[in-house]
Amino acid sequence: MLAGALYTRRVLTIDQVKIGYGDRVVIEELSLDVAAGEGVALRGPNGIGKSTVLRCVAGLLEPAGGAVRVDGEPVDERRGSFRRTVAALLDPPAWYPGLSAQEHLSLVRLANAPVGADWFAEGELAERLGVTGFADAGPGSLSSGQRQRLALAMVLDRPSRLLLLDEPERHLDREGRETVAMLIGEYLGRGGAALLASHDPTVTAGCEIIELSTDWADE
Ligand SMILES: Nc1ncnc2c1ncn2[C@@H]1O[C@H](COP(=O)(O)OP(=O)(O)OP(=O)(O)O)[C@@H](O)[C@H]1O
Repeated sequence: MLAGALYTRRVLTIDQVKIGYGDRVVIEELSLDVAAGEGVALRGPNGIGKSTVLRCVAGLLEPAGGAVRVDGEPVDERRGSFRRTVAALLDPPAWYPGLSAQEHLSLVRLANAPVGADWFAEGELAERLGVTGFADAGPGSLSSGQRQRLALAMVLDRPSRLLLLDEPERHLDREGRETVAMLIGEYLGRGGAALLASHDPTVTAGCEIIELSTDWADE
C-alpha cells in the first residue's frame, strides 16, 4: 500500500556524526534515523548540544565527521530540493520591518505557491495559533509568545517533509503548547518527519525521545 511505503521511508539519517565549534567537540558521535510519519525529540541538559544537532541538520553547521543525509542526499542548503524538503525554526526568524503578522504569513504563502490542497489551508494556522488576534500588528509590537505563535505559523505554512524545531514551546502558554503538539501530530500524519529539541512533555507527547547526555558517547 502506498501509505505504508510512505510511512517507512527514512527522511533523515544522522550517521556517526561529530559536531563542534572550532576545536571544541560538542557531539562526539551521534546516529539516529527519522522516518516519514515519525517525530523524534532530543532532550538533555542545557548546553549538551541539542541545538547544535539541529543546526547541523539544517545545514548551518558542517559536521566534523560522519554524515547527515536528507532523503539519502547530503545536507546542502544551496540545493533547491533540500530547501523545499526542510522547514526549520531554530532561532527567532528575521522579521521584515514594516510588515504585519498577516503580511509575514502572506509572504510565506506567496513564496510557496501553489500550495497543494493536502496542506494546511490558507489562514488555518493563523486561526489555530491565534495569530488572527494580532494579524495587523508588526512583530516588533508583539509579546514573545505572540511572536513565537507567528513564527510557528510561518514555518508550518511552508509545505515541507522534514520539520526542525528548537524548543517550539518557548514562551507559549499551556493552550499554545497543546496546539503545537496537535499541529506536529497532523504534520506527521501527512507523512512528514520531525526532529525537535524540547523539554516539554506536552509538545513531545507523540515523539520518540532521545536523551543526550555526556556519557552517551561511551555507550
Ligand atoms: N556559536 C557557538 N560557538 C561556540 N560554541 C557554541 C556555539 N553555540 C553553542 N556553543 C556551545 O556548544 C554547546 C552546545 O550548545 P547547544 O546550544 O547546542 O546546547 P543545547 O543542548 O541546545 O542547550 P539549551 O538546552 O541551553 O538550549 C554549549 O556548550 C555551547 O556553549
